[in-house]
Amino acid sequence: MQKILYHELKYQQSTQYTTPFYLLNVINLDMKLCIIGANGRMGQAIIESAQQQNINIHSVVVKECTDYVGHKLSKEVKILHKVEDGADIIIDFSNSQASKSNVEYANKYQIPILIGTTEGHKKSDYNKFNIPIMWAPNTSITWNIMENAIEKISLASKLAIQIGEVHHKNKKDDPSGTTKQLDDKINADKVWSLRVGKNMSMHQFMGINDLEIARLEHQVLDRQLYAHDALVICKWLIMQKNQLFIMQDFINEII
Ligand SMILES: NC(=O)C1=CN([C@@H]2O[C@H](COP(=O)(O)OP(=O)(O)OC[C@H]3O[C@@H](n4cnc5c(N)ncnc54)[C@H](O)[C@@H]3O)[C@@H](O)[C@H]2O)C=CC1
Ligand SMILES: O=C(O)C1=N[C@H](C(=O)O)C[C@H](O)C1
Repeated sequence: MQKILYHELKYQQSTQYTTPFYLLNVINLDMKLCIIGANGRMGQAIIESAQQQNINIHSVVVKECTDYVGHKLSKEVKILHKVEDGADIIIDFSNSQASKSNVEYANKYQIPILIGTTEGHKKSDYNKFNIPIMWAPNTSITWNIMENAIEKISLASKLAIQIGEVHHKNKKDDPSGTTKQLDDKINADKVWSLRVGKNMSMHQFMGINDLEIARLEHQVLDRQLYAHDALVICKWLIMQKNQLFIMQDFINEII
């Protein structure tokens, strides 16, 4: 497959490139990725997914050490660069407090950033920056399409609404960022959450009235799903203008 340098595609002044979803999935951009929170569960999943997709891991930031140059992160990945020395995009799965300063940093060096962290921050915290930013409390493309449908269902029909989620016991926030975002949009009558096991990740919607029951559920079987889709979104984000994006912007353009 021919390699396309993303600089050839990048948003320039008045042109916005629209890239069909299938192309984003297979396109081989020369994208130099920085991963913040690389030692964490999601960070490790991103590394694995980037390797599978032949994406160049340019740099990483971990809590203990912001300059990881020269270290071996895993058997296969040796980090050779500092973030500011040429990263094309940053993906942040550390924590929300760190995200706030990470975005300042990304803005300083004019590097687009995907914020995947949840709790303790809100989208409007990132209004003032001049880089492409993706606010994505849930990077699953499937879930975001379902969220869109749930919003429409909740508006169209008079339903008593319950939303819930089940996640692994190590998850720090409760309810999940996805659930909070959804509740802000549809104002559910009941919200519940459970913490079980090591890998659970499930979101559920139920709407009921006298005539119908609507149920939608999304179960993620492996974090590779969040990692894979986050990288697809990054391929899209580096071609966008300086703006704060939400997942629905991405969905609206590619589907
Ligand atoms: N957007 C999405 O689709 C998803 C979002 N998440 C969110 O991503 C975040 C991370 O989740 P996990 O990987 O499960 O947590 P984790 O606790 O396994 O990983 C977080 C990592 O960030 C590191 N870290 C903390 N402060 C840091 C800093 N200042 N600089 C660099 N690294 C720092 C920690 O040492 C840890 O290795 C959470 O907020 C979680 O809710 C998780 C899964 C999917
Ligand atoms: O911590 C997780 O695991 C997840 N966090 C995100 C959230 O809080 O919504 C996304 C997904 O639920 C997995």
